[in-house]
Amino acid sequence: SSWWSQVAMGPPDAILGVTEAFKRDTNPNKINLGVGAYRDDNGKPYVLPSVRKAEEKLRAKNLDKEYAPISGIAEFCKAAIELALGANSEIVSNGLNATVQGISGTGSLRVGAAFFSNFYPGIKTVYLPKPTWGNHTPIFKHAGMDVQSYTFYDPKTCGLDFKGALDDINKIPERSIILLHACAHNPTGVDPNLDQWAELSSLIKQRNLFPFFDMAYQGFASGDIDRDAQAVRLFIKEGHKIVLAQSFAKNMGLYGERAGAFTVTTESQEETARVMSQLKILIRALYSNPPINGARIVAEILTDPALRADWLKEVKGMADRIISVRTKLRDNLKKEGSTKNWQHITDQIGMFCYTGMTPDQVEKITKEHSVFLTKDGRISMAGVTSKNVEYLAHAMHTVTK
Ligand SMILES: Cc1ncc(COP(=O)(O)O)c(CN[C@](O)(C(=O)O)[C@@H](O)C(=O)O)c1O
Repeated sequence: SSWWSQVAMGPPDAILGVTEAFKRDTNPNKINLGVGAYRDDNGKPYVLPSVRKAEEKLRAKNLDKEYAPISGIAEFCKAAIELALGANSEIVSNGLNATVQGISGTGSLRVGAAFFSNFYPGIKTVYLPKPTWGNHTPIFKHAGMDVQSYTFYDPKTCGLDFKGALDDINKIPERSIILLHACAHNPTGVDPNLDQWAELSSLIKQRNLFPFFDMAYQGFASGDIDRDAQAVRLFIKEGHKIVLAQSFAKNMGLYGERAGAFTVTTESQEETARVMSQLKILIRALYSNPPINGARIVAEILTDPALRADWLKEVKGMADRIISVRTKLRDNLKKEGSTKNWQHITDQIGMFCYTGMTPDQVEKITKEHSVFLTKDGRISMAGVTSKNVEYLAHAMHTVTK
């Protein structure tokens, strides 16, 4: 018999599998609200004009195709961490950051997980918000970390269960790791406000926990890159050592280019050098060195003042469209005669809306209305347009009334 006869058929990915099912559906009104990828108001993928301009500039440079350094393109790494921490960050100016290029957000999280698995002196358990992005658990488990969870979301209000979060965090064993979504929490769209972040910062310090930030949506959540980075910058200001995974998939629309970064903040330049050396050894064995194209585009945009200004407008434009379609969806649900409280649709922020639809309602809305979304009732607001919002509101009202 075959060597592989014992290989079982695995389930489709909970998120990316939705798109596969959507593609198979023949209903002309079908709507894909699965994967967190931005679409314009015509439902089409959006390549940012600043990205096209950066590509033209790069084309003219006729760059070679040599390997990037194991740690990635240095200009990209510097621009990425400066975007996160701010242009006048003391961490960056004092060289207290070990920043490597990662294969988008997922690869940056994975390199980070490998680093903790090999070097973290505390408890190698990562506490994830409940719920969290479906891929967080496998990423950390593949690296040999344990995962646990802490209360984050309140299904009664479709909002933050702040007291529940504090109570749970207060019980996390000291020197454990806590994963925090910097902005635009996936899948709930629920973010702590600045005061709540301040309370989380002091409790996490008091409990001696290590903050692992995942920032996959900087600029895409509120439309303001500084506002979306406020939690990360607050923790730095409060003296936490952090690690940070960044993605440019959404805020620059570079999904398939796989541009991301992983940063460890350090005590000294000497420690930065030691940490960098070990990150490079891990990366060398994982994929040797990262893809050059996406990182070059990001570096071009972030370091060219004109392109950077264009990009800031474009990312705000994406965020604004999402915010406006949230209001449209809520208004149309009211027009449909829904008596449910849909306040959370406009209270939540970022790519996703955690609708509160049950798995049965999700199954119904997909089967009977060809609206595709993940089983947890999460919808990617980017898939909602002024053309399909009425159809969606009708379908949501029909299955939830
Ligand atoms: C919180 C979070 N962190 C990291 C990533 C990694 O993204 P990338 O590797 O492409 O940079 C995502 C993407 N999550 C999705 O938008 C989503 O939840 O639909 C989707 O891209 C995915 O891969 O699942 C995310 O939502």
